This record gives sequence, C-alpha cells and structure tokens, in this order.
Amino acid sequence: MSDLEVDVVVIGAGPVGENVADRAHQQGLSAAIVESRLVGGECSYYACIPSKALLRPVDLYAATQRMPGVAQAVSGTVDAAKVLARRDEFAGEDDSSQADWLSGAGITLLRGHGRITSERAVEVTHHDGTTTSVAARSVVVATGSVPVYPPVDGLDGVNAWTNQEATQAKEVPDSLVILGGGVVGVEMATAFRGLGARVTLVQHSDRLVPTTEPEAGRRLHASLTASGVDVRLSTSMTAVRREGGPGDAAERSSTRGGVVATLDDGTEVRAAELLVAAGRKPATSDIGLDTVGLEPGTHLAADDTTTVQGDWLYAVGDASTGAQLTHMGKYQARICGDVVVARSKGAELGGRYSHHATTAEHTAVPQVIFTDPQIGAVGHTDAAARDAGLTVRAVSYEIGSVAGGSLQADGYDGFASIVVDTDRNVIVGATFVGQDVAEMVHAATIAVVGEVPLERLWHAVPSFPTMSEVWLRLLETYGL
Ligand SMILES: Cc1cc2nc3c(=O)[nH]c(=O)nc-3n(C[C@H](O)[C@H](O)[C@H](O)COP(=O)(O)OP(=O)(O)OC[C@H]3O[C@@H](n4cnc5c(N)ncnc54)[C@H](O)[C@@H]3O)c2cc1C
Ligand SMILES: NC(=O)c1ccc[n+]([C@@H]2O[C@H](COP(=O)([O-])OP(=O)(O)OC[C@H]3O[C@@H](n4cnc5c(N)ncnc54)[C@H](O)[C@@H]3O)[C@@H](O)[C@H]2O)c1
Repeated sequence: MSDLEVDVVVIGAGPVGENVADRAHQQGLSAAIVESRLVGGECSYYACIPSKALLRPVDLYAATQRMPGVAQAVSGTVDAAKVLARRDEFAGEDDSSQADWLSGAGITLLRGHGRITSERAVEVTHHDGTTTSVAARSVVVATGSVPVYPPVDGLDGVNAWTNQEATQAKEVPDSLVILGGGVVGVEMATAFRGLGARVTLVQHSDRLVPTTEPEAGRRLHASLTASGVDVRLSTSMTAVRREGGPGDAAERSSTRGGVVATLDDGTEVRAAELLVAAGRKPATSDIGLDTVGLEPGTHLAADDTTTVQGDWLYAVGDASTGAQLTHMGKYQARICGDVVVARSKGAELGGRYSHHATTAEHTAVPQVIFTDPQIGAVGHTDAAARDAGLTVRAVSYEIGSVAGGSLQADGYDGFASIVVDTDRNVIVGATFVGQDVAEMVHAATIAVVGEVPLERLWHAVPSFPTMSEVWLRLLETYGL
C-alpha cells in the first residue's frame, strides 16, 4: 500500500515539470510533483531568468553607445551593484511564491529526492530522512541537467563556478576565465565584461556557438573582442590551479586566491574566478532508472509523444533527448500532459500536428542568444539542412541596409539569412544577428512551422521602416 496514490507524479519541479503537472491537473487528473531543491528549477534561479537580468542592462547600455546624442547623455559605466540587486528581485533563491502557486493550482508538492522504485512507483526521500511512497498511473521524469566538467587537471580542486555561481554572483570579480564558448560561455562573457570584469574565453573548437550559422559566430567573436574579451579559439584548457592569497589582491575575489589556467598553446591565464560552461548532462544518475531496465545518467530517449517506456513512463525537458531550452521543454510538457490525459481516458492519440506529438522538435526549434549582437535562429542552418538530406539554397542580407536597421543604431552590424528547401519552396531555417533581433525570430518560426510557400510570403508585407523589411530583401535576393 502506497502513502499516496495519484494519476500522475512528476519528478522535478523546474519550468517543464510544473507545466506537465498543471496541464494534466487542469484536465481533471490528480497530480503530485517532487522537488529536491527549489520549485522553479534551474531556469528560474540559476539560468534563464538571472542571466537575462544580468544581460539586459548591458545590452541596453551597448545600444545607447550606438546612438549619437544618447551616448553622451549616458556616460560612465553600468552600475554593477544595482544590476545585481535587480537580478535578485527576479531570481532570489526563495521559491515560496512558486510553491504557493502549485498548492493554489491543486498540485501536491513533495519536497525531497524522487526515485523510481518499480513500474508506476516513486519513492520520495524527504530532507529529514523520512520517505513517502507514491503510486501513479503515469510517471514523468523532468529532472533537468547538471554541468559537464571536462577533463582538465586540477579542475575538481579550484571551486570553479558553474552557471549557478555565475548567475547568482554577489559581486563582479575583477577577472574571469570562462571554459567553453557555447551559449552559456558567450552570454556570461557578455554579461561580466559589460559589468566591468576582465574576461578570457577559452573555446576548443574554431568558432563560438558552433551550432549556429558560422557567420553568426564570426560577428559575435569580432564584437566580443572589440568589447575587450580575450577570445581564445581552437584552444583547450589542460590544467588549472588556485593560488595567491591575501597578498595577491589583483587576482583574487574578496574571499579566495586567483586561478591560474594552463592552455594547450603553453600560455597561462590568471583570473579571480573560473567559470565552467562546457555543456550539460541529464540529471538522471540517481533516479532509480536501473529499477526499470534503463541506464542511469543517460538522456531519456522519448518518442514524439514524450513516452519512454510502456504507457506509463515519460521524459521531458533537459533530462530527455529534446532541445535543452525552456520553451521547448514547456512545449514537450504540454504534449506530455495531453498524452497522459488522453491515455487515462482511453482516447486515441493524434498525429503529427496534433496535441500529442512534439513535431516542432524535428523542424522548428527556435533559440535566442542574448549577446551583443543577439543571435536568433529557428530550424536548420544551411549545413544542418544539407546534412538532413534536404536540397537547399541560403541567402542573406545586411539588416543595416534596410531603413529600419539604419535607424535603430548607427553603423548597425547584423544580418538575416534564410535557408530555403528548393524542392518545396518553403523556409526550413532562418537566422537573425544584430541589436534587437530577438523579437524577429517568431515570425520566422511561424513561416517554418506553417510551411508557408515563398510566393505566399511575398504578400506578408513588412511595415516601414522596421527591421522586418529585411524579409522583403531576403525574398528579392532569393529571386522573387
Ligand atoms: C546559464 C543558463 C542560461 C540559460 N538561458 C536560457 C534561456 O535564456 N532560454 C532558454 O530557453 N533556455 C535557457 N537555458 C536552458 C534552460 O535553463 C533549461 O533548458 C531548462 O531549465 C530546463 O528545464 P527543466 O525543467 O527540464 O530542468 P531544470 O530547470 O533543471 O529543473 C529540474 C528540477 O528538477 C529537480 N530535480 C532533479 N532531480 C530530482 C530528483 N531526483 N528529485 C526531485 N527533484 C529533482 C531540480 O532540483 C530542478 O529543480 C539556460 C541554461 C543555462 C545553464
Ligand atoms: N539563451 C539561451 O537560449 C541559452 C542560454 C544559455 C544556455 N542555454 C542552453 O543550455 C545548454 C548548455 O549550454 P552550454 O554553453 O553549457 O553548452 P553548449 O553545448 O552550448 O556549449 C559548450 C561549449 O563548450 C565547448 N567545450 C567543451 N569542452 C571544452 C573544453 N574542454 N575546452 C574548451 N571548450 C570546450 C564546446 O565546444 C561547446 O561549444 C545549451 O543546450 C544551451 O542551448 C540556452
């Protein structure tokens, strides 16, 4: 006999787990959610929200510097203390309002570590050591991800920052070395440089943010370098140690000595702190996967209905094989909730563009990287489309060459590109790079998901003088 019986139990109350529980509960199912740390997950306290709270003031300041008349009015530097205080308002480590929201919604919150013990059974070990056994028709894994530590000698012993210490930093270190030039690395380089730190960014491949169009990485590289970030491409960190002490003031934060990182080109980088931003792995090593024949520590391979096993085990968010993005995790969560509900009613599941399939995962994953320039993209890059076997042609256009772009900022530096499937004459990918492009991505997402033929897109007239006029120029460049 279990302590609690519910229709669905979700392990992990990040943004994704919360959405599954809510979606299922709103349609009449009883739901419990297990959380070992903070309701709201990594995203709310250590990732999306605090990082964007740090980046927005830096972005705004950079924009003022490209506007004659305003640049002079906004003199001096960004007030880091005020930025950190505002970050705390968004992402203080207090989850009471999110916990209240769960109870208001009628979802049972179980605080503690959740583990699957057998099919349809989960045990929660509470912080005081007591346990609660939960029996559920459906079990959803939404445990998120944790940082990867690459093999660098000494890395375990230097108290390196992860995204958690970086996004929750109580002060700006005078210098920071970042291991990894992916999305976390470039965003944190932008934020901490903008807040006054000396930043070195070490990336082992030959470009930044390698999953984006190569030109996006090149523009970002140029911009970061111009802002004073020391970007080391095609470089690996081989060893790191922490040294110094009270007498080594220039290279330390207020509480510890600086780090000395050895790179494979033989040089050394000294900084107050080291941030590890070399990718993430699923938080599935200690959730009882072995009890149901699955490999602990692996991404849970879910099909398009988010199902992992039988008609009872589901995986969503960073713990699954889907895109590691909050909005995609929440999309999976809505699908998962609806599948769980449909199965509980014995209803048939729908097909490709129904509420029961994560079709966009294959065709239309959008992402915005909040650097300066911003990089926004959806769907395939040119290379990824070719790898997927599509016949494509890509065209690009400088956003600074449309009236809206040149008005937005002096010397506007950025471009847009589209990848067209020439067999179907539809857009399968788009990229926007430049100041204030974040909000331009969704129009492209609609075009990709809607599979809107180019001839029809010709009639989607962008307003003058907006940066969206680049759509018209892209279509003309393509030959319309
Ligand atoms: C620095 C940074 C910035 C980012 N910025 C963005 C962004 O701007 N936009 C974007 O879309 N994505 C962003 N991401 C990615 C985004 O944070 C993740 O995709 C998202 O948090 C995944 O949500 P989730 O609910 O799957 O996992 P999480 O947010 O990691 O939540 C999982 C929860 O499960 C809990 N948990 C784990 N194991 C157990 C267990 N056994 N029992 C009980 N509870 C458990 C954890 O404590 C956690 O609260 C960023 C990531 C980082 C690192
Ligand atoms: N704005 C956003 O949407 C946003 C922001 C931050 C993070 N995220 C998501 O969070 C996830 C994790 O981001 P991340 O940046 O940690 O991972 P990532 O996989 O995007 O980038 C890690 C980078 O580190 C590099 N790297 C790995 N090992 C290295 C080594 N030993 N030396 C030097 N470089 C090394 C890799 O080449 C890679 O480019 C991503 O999926 C990302 O999409 C999203």
